[in-house]
Amino acid sequence: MPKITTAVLQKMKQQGDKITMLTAYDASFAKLFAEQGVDVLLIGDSLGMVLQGHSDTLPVTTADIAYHTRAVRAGAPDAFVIADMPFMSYATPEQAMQNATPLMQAGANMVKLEGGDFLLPTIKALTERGVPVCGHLGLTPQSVHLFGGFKVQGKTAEKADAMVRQALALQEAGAQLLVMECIPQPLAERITQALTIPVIGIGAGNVTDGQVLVMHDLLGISSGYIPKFSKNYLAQTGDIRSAITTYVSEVKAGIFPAKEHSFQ
Ligand SMILES: Nc1nc(=O)c2c([nH]1)NC[C@@H]1CN(c3ccc(C(=O)N[C@@H](CCC(=O)O)C(=O)O)cc3)CN21
Ligand SMILES: CC(C)C(=O)C(=O)O
Ligand SMILES: [Mg+2]
Repeated sequence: MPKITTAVLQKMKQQGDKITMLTAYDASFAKLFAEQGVDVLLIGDSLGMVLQGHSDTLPVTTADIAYHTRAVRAGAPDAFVIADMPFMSYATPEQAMQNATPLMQAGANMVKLEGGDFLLPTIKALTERGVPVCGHLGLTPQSVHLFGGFKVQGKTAEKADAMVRQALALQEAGAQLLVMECIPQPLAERITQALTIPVIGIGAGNVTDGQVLVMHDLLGISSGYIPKFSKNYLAQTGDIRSAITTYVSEVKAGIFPAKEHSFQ
């Protein structure tokens, strides 16, 4: 397998080769995921929920993400690694530059930021300084208190149009990848077709250029509520390595996510 870079991800979109992404928080899983062919590893701030046990992602710090990024990088030296920037660590371009530094130094290849228009100067500032950026629109979990829960976004025609416009603006500002979370599949299709950069979906249907899942959902070990868009691959395979290769092959073939994992 060739080493993944932003250029390779771009080429995968052009060739219609689906991108597989999975969260990873430690060296052992990172190594296993990379060995089983997962294209991109994400140190998600979901670690606040699945590792730390909080009910949302807000308590996570930049130091937490840096710690887990170092572990993932140690386990998977050649993987393409994205680190989430935590809640309020990128409220201004200056804060974003300051807090992206330890994440890149911990081994990240790219940082991911949640939000739309307010991020445009921040994305420009980061990319001009050599920090690749992944955007994140739709259900942005750091805004859970604004949304009043983890709810599907972009359900009205006005909200959908605004999201398409924001996705284009993030790309124009320099974002090289975009995660779309919990949106109706037709909107995900519109955005994927409108953008030249790869779009990675979670709860957005099988129409995006790739998929991401939280590893604990794929292994069926998430505590409490398991989102509709996730699939327990360990239950169907009985072995962690097979669970990962099945996830990878189902994403590559467009089998996952199926209708029951998507919002219409
Ligand atoms: N284990 C885990 N999996 C995730 O995907 C995840 C996390 N944790 N933590 C950070 C965020 C939070 N996420 C979530 C959490 C819950 C829903 C959820 O309950 N969704 C409802 C949709 C409700 C509606 O119809 O509006 C669902 O039925 O899936 C969605 C995303 C996604 N991320
Ligand atoms: C669910 C993914 C996209 C994420 O942002 C995370 O794991 O924190
Ligand atoms: Mg996140």
